[in-house]
Amino acid sequence: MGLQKSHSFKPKAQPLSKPEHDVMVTDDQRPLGTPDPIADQPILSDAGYASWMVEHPSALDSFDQMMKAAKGKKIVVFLDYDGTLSPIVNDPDRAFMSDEMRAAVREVAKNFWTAIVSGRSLDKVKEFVKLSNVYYAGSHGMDIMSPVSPRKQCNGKYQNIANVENKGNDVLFQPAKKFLPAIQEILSKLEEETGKIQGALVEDNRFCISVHYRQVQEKDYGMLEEKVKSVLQKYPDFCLSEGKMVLEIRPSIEWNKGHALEYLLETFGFRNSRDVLPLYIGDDRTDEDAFKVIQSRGQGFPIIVSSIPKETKASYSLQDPSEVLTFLLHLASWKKSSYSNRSSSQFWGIGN
Ligand SMILES: O=P(O)(O)OC[C@H]1O[C@H](O[C@H]2O[C@H](CO)[C@@H](O)[C@H](O)[C@H]2O)[C@H](O)[C@@H](O)[C@@H]1O
Repeated sequence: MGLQKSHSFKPKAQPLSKPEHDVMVTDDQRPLGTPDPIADQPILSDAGYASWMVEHPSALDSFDQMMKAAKGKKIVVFLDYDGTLSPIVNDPDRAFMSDEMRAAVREVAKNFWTAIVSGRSLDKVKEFVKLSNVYYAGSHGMDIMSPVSPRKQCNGKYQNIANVENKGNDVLFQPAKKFLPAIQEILSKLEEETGKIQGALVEDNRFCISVHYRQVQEKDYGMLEEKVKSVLQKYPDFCLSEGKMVLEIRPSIEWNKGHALEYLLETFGFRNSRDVLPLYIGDDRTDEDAFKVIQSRGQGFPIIVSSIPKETKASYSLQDPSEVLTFLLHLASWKKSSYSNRSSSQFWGIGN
């Protein structure tokens, strides 16, 4: 499926600086403003794409094989939002999810533990997704809402009471709470500093901040980056990273989408379970942290959404949100059919 489509390798948008080399580099090697293999830019030729697809086969083509491996195990579903459940659009406030996608996620969540893990603020991602049967982790995992109490940990790892709060029936886990005043300060400085750059947009993601340059003229990219860096100079406890045409500012704490995945697995009661298969679908650099966790667990399905080759820890790929939709529909109906097979085999006395 993925291999049969033709690919033009045209960049969807200009990166902060133009690529100089047609090579893959890792995140760790890449300073800000140099070619970005995780952002939306092409890095390899058609032949390179074909070999990348061998390494990261289509999750649609591999579906049967994946479900075979999942037999007798519990799949837990983690979904990124932008670029995964909704297409990338110019205006971040209009990155809506289709009703079809919402229905598919709802169906999946009826059958599997399901969490949405996003760089957006918790409130914003909830507003977009509008589902009550899923868990949410906003601010790249730094703002987690669970409708039930997190499980008690003997080692107290996630039970730092300062970070856990009850809000009605929901439990919030917010490991970066102490940074909120500084984040508000940085936010207003960034708005002030970048206000005159046409197209620049500062987005308040509660525990992190996004400075968008998708609609900034290329000649102004450098200036924008300088301004952001100069604001951050006064805040050594914060770091800067790059996503899809966006600069992201967040507290330098050891907490990312990978930690959020582990936290949620624990909340669901699966911390060290060998029977659980986390399935994570995401398209951006911050999703790589979750892919790494799945790789290190040695079990699960890390799936990258990309129509171009990228350096990634994912094992499978889907080209775009429309393929994500198809995959989720397959997953929901696979579960239903496995239920009905089980109940009919139980009825006929041939199952276990
Ligand atoms: O973790 P995610 O849910 O994928 O969030 C990552 C960032 O997504 C959003 O920005 C991206 O999508 C926008 C809408 O399509 C697009 O305009 C922008 O260029 C992309 O970078 C969101 O606005 C950011 O705050 C998130 O950090």
